Amino acid sequence: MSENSRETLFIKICGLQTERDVDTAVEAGADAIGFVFSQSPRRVDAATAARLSRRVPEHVLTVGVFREEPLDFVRAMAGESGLGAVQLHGPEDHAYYAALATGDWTLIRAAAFGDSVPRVGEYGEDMLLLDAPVPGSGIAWDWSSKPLAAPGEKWLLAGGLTPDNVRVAVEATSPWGVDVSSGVEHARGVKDPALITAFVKAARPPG
Ligand SMILES: O=C(O)c1ccccc1NCC(=O)[C@H](O)[C@H](O)COP(=O)(O)O
Repeated sequence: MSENSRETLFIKICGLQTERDVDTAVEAGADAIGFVFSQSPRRVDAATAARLSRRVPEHVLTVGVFREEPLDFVRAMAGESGLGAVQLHGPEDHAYYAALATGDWTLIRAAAFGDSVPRVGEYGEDMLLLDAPVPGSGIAWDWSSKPLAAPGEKWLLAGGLTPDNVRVAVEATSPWGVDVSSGVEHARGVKDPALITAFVKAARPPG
């Protein structure tokens, strides 16, 4: 099995803000949870993310989500919150990525699908997240273009996923993992535990 191989789909639940939602995601079987540190109804501060991270078992990756933030802010939030990964959503350049590719955390590059097929590692990242043009909007995009990413690479499908469409999306695109935020909320920025559980079950049906 290659380093990127997994027997099961990797699942990230993003935009968590409460103990209840973190516990629900972990109990449901999420592999990663995300905390948003940039402008968003889901924004958290370092103290909140640190408090929530302490509840998370070691096998679950804690991810800080950033869009166009100063490098020092990203480093500070990652350090103070004890994050395992940093996910970048802006138009950051190679130098910005290089400054964060220190090995202290997993580096995730979010990109909207465009004319060319992105490759993991182009910017020194460890993982790619293929998302809608507006992150966290809950708007799905056209996954039917093929290929979305090179086979066998560590990439997450994101953007408008829900418990109702995630299985179809996974079967259509064969991603390494999936990421969701709006699709597990009953109001913008307000997570719904039942939807979190339903999403994980639908993405990775038991048995
Ligand atoms: O969630 C946000 O509001 C957000 C703000 C700024 C940068 C990124 C943001 N979210 C990124 C995510 O990881 C989302 O989970 C991903 O874009 C999918 O979102 P959704 O379509 O809502 O499931």
